[in-house]
Amino acid sequence: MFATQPFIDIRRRLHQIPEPGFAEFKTQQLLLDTISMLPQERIDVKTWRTGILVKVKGRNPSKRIGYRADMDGLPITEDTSYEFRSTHPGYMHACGHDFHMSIGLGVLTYFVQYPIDDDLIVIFQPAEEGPGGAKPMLESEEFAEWKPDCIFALHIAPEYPVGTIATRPGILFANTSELFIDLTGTGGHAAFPHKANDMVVAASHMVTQLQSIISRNVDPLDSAVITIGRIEGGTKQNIIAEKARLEGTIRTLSVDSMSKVKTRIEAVVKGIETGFDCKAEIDYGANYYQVYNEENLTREFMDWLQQTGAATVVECREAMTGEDFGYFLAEIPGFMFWLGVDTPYGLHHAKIEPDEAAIEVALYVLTRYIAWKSNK
Ligand SMILES: CC(=O)N[C@@H](CCC[C@H](N)C(=O)O)C(=O)O
Repeated sequence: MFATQPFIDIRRRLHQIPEPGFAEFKTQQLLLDTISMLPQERIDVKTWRTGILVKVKGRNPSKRIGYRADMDGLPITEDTSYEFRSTHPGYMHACGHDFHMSIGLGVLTYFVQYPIDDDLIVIFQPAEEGPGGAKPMLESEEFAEWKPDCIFALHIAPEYPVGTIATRPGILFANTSELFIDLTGTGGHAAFPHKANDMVVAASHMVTQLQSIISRNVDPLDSAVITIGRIEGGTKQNIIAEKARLEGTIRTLSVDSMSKVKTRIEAVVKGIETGFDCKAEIDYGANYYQVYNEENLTREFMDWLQQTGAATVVECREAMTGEDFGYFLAEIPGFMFWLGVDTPYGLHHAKIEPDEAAIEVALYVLTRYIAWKSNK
């Protein structure tokens, strides 16, 4: 009998300590403390920056099976009804990484108790929300030594009921690039606009022109998104702003569209520089490769779910979310799937309260599926 309540408890403890990417110090310590309470004969543990790699040794290994969980929180002020709310002001686990980690702990605990033939590598990866931990982790010696032969990950999905798993062979998540644009003009008195170059007006034009790239330059059958999530500019209501900054993200379903969108952004920014007689600088920040599920493995997993009835399986559409797990999938066969957590609030929302019953579903599915895969 494998109890899942301890992993709900750990999820709550993790929920209280959300941390930014590559600063997951308390999170790493809590995970290490929890892992240190397991019988140590069957496991090896390594740290990589704020991440952790755990090998659960198989009885007679012929391959390594990987599960990856991301670790970082988001700069959101939590507004849930939880008693176990975030104790880190302005930070919240609003993208389910507390779920992903506690499920990772559950999976490794299960296989310490019920060993399989193959080695299991559980990967706790920092900085998924940015600047991206997957790529440097993948390039590290620590990872190379235990590189899995196949790899899986899940992401909570607010829109699906508990008991439902959604995925698809092929592209699941988009290519992403962060986008930062700094504008510098000439400040001045609000009453004398002709003696200044107003960067609030320039930034406003920029936002609408950026949206026209999506509607006029990208093939409508090859989706793309530009979202400007933050604008900062000026200092006071009666002072013309000398500086403005736009912060956003670009999403495209094809690699080609990403470079096309960037070329068009550069042209729009040049036009704003000329039109508003200002200086503009673009920084693309962190870029993530698409999450592309290996077709055969994904189809096999979906068929297995259907045949065993371990969960209700839905073949979903691709989504414009990004995930640096795409870098793992570019090198290692595997897939990612959505885990239904049934909550009216979306990912990255201050009120999101995923249903914890989904932890039991994930543990049931992953432990049985990994054991089945190991026996194949
Ligand atoms: C699943 C999810 O919500 N992932 C994030 C990944 C962030 C990528 C990067 N920091 C960016 O903003 O482009 C997402 O926002 O999709």
